Amino acid sequence: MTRSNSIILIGMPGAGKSTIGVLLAKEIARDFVDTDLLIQTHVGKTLQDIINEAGHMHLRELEEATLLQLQGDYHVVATGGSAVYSDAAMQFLRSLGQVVYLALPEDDLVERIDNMTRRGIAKPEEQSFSELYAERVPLYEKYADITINCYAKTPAEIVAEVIYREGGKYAEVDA
Ligand SMILES: Nc1ncnc2c1ncn2[C@@H]1O[C@H](COP(=O)(O)OP(=O)(O)O)[C@@H](O)[C@H]1O
Ligand SMILES: O=C(O)C1=C[C@@H](OP(=O)(O)O)[C@@H](O)[C@H](O)C1
Ligand SMILES: [Mg+2]
Repeated sequence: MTRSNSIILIGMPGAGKSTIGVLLAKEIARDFVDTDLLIQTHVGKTLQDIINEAGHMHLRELEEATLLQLQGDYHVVATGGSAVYSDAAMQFLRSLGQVVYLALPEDDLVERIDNMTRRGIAKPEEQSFSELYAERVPLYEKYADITINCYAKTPAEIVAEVIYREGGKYAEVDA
C-alpha cells in the first residue's frame, strides 16, 4: 500500500468534509467512509447523545479508536472535526494516504452550522466556537498534505480542486 492510495479529509465542523467526501469518492471511483457514521453505528447512539451521556472527551476517545481501526485502502475518508486531537490517529491516517484540509473562514462555518448544539461538537461547553477555531486551525495545518481554500466555492469546484492538486491521477490509475 502506498501513501497516496486514500484521501483523508480534515477540517472544522461545517467545512464540508462529509459533503465533499461522497462526491469525490463517486468522481474517482473510490469507496467512501464517514468516520462519524462508523462511531454512531458502532455505539448505537448519535454523537450528541454520546457527548451528553459521557462527555466530549469520551467521544474523542471513541473517535481515536475508530480511526486507528480504519481499513482505508483506496478510500475517501471524511473524518470528524475533532480527529486532529489524536496525534496517533493522524499519523495513522497519514500512512493511509494524502490528508486534505478543507479550510473555510470562521464566519462561513458559523453561517453553515445551524445545529451547533445538536451537532455533537467535541468541545467543552464553555469553549466558544471562536476559541475552538483558533485552537484547531494550527492542528489542521500541521497534519495537512494539501490545503484547499473552500471560501465561496461550490462542492463541485472543491472536488475538482482536490483531484487537480492530487495530480489528477485517479481516472488513469483506478478507472
Ligand atoms: N461548498 C459548499 N458550499 C456551500 N455549502 C456547503 C458546501 N459544502 C458543504 N456545504 C454545506 O455545509 C454544511 C456542512 O457540511 P458537512 O459536509 O456536513 O460538513 P462537515 O462534514 O465538514 O462537518 C451542510 O449543510 C452542507 O450542505
Ligand atoms: O468538530 C467536532 O468536534 C466534531 C465534529 C463532528 O463531525 P463533522 O466535522 O463532520 O461535523 C463529529 O465528528 C463529532 O461530533 C465532533
Ligand atoms: Mg461530517
